[in-house]
Amino acid sequence: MPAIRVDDLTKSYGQFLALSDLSFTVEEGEVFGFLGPNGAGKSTTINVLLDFIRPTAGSVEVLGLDAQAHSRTIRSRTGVLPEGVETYDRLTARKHLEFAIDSKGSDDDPVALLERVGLADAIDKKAGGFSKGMSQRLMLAMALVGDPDLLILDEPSTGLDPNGAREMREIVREENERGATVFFSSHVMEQVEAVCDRVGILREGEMVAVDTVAGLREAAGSDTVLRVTVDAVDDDALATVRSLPDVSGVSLEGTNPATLIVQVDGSKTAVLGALEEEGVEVTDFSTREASLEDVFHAYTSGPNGAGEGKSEVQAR
Ligand SMILES: Nc1ncnc2c1ncn2[C@@H]1O[C@H](COP(=O)(O)OP(=O)(O)OP(=O)(O)O)[C@@H](O)[C@H]1O
Repeated sequence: MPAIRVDDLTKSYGQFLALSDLSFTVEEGEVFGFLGPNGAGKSTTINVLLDFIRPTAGSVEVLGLDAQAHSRTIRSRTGVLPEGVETYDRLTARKHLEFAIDSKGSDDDPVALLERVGLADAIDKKAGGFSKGMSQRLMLAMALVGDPDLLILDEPSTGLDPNGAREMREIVREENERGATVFFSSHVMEQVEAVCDRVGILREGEMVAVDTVAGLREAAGSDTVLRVTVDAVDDDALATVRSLPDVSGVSLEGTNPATLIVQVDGSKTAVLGALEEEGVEVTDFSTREASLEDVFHAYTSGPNGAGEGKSEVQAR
């Protein structure tokens, strides 16, 4: 039984289509990275999973239960770190934990939970004085209450410094080893690649790729990122480069001087040649191997999801 099954999920806010026929599954025991740029529809999806908003069409099952009919049971077995930290300024960290422990009917020790997230020293301090990172740690501790079967973490690294982000990933690993399924949403590839078994990439409400991190890495492996500085560039020249058979992504970085970032698997000289034929003067260029971040970028920028088709899109 999958931990999450989303089938043809569509969500409109008035005229605006936030999710369009979205389908994917997260297997039990998996750490699944849900990646997409701002506004792609990640929080909307999470809100449907938890029945905070209702879908326009489609069906969603969480822990084998219909998300709408059994939201109470699902929430009792799920730990959630929501996007945007909402702590109660006047309550101490201990009170926050006690509240979560009470709601879940668990017998967790607040001290032990705060120790896990590195916040034990602040246990009797009011959350109103917490930094963003401290609040995020507190919310994570609350999500861990009751050893949930499913952890849903929406942008969990927000406000954390690199050490905090590493500790958070360590907790994700521990929870997964305990047997929890983890659904980890982020707009930063780097955050998910270290902990996720599989990654789904969301773009404008549609899943453009679902693959293992290794699969995505393989797609990145054969590519080179070509950085070309030019005197000036117009839409026609960009379209010409984009249409070259070996080019899987093109983006423009800055305008003075204009720099093209081209993801190419094959001839780099074809790119330079095409630009010159369009009357664009190349003033400088350099190359490097593509990273996972570049692959993510290729899937989520450009007119049609430039990377589409490069990595296996989940078959249904
Ligand atoms: N209540 C709402 N009413 C109207 N539009 C909404 C509402 N909630 C979200 N949207 C729109 O739906 C789209 C998806 O939003 P969502 O918050 O799900 O994206 P996201 O991937 O979580 O983005 P972010 O990384 O910025 O949190 C956005 O364009 C957003 O403006």
